[in-house]
Amino acid sequence: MTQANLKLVSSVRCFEGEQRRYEHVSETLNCTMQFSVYLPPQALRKDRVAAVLWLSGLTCTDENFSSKAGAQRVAAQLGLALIIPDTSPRGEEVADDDAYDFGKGAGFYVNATEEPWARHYQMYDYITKELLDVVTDALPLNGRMSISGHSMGGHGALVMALREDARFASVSAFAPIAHPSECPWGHKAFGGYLGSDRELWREYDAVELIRSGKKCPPLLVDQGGADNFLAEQLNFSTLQDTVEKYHLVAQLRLQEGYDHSYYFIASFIEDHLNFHKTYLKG
Ligand SMILES: N[C@@H](CCC(=O)N[C@@H](CSC=O)C(=O)NCC(=O)O)C(=O)O
Repeated sequence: MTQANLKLVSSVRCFEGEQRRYEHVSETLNCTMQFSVYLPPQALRKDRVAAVLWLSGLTCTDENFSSKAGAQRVAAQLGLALIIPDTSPRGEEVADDDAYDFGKGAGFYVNATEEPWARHYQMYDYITKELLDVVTDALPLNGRMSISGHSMGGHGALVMALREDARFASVSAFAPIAHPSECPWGHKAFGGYLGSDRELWREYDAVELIRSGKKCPPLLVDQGGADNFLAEQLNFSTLQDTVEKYHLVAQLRLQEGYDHSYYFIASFIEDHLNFHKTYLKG
């Protein structure tokens, strides 16, 4: 992948840095993709900077986080780039479903094995291989990276941090789908994209990956106590128990009164970026 395939779609000044949107043809997903990037002022001065990769949740594009979380002020102060992919393959030719929690906008960060999904829904490889190569090649990054995400994206962040060895210096999540093999969203997505082989599901399930002995970088999780998905979908208490049993370096915080929305993310994103900056130094 080269910069020749990368088109700058928009760029606006933000906290002395730039909020950008790019488009490229993805070989992994067999479609044209857009992604967003925030470059802090340090990067515009040609310093190479560390980055936080952000994975969004169900129904999101690459623009929900950049327009709603209010992360740019702190990213500018800390000198961190933000890399914000889309949540699924896109385009007319891409298979879809009418539901909000399957198909476009709901790629679940897996490599689909089932038809009609397998041709385009290869989000795990797209992000961990292709997109990271593209941004490393095109942007002033220093190679140090952490990962974070929300809900479906929190699941993706945990799974990538657990599977990609030392690629990420730290990992954080807001209300992650922590144990997708055991919740309705996960049953539907994994059954559809991966089929009935539950061994394969385990490769995309944070709780199962921790139980299998995978190493985890330092971890911060925030979970809203008034989140309407908490009881049925997120398995926060299973994650708490697993993290404790396997002695991970982790803070899991229940934030009373907060729901599942971007108001919750906006309330704690500063903590998360400060947390990542600690591990991205040096
Ligand atoms: N039925 C709802 C559910 C969609 C929703 O809440 N999406 C969240 C992520 S949920 C888990 O991945 C989200 O981030 N939405 C985008 C936003 O900007 O708030 C619905 O369709 O509204």
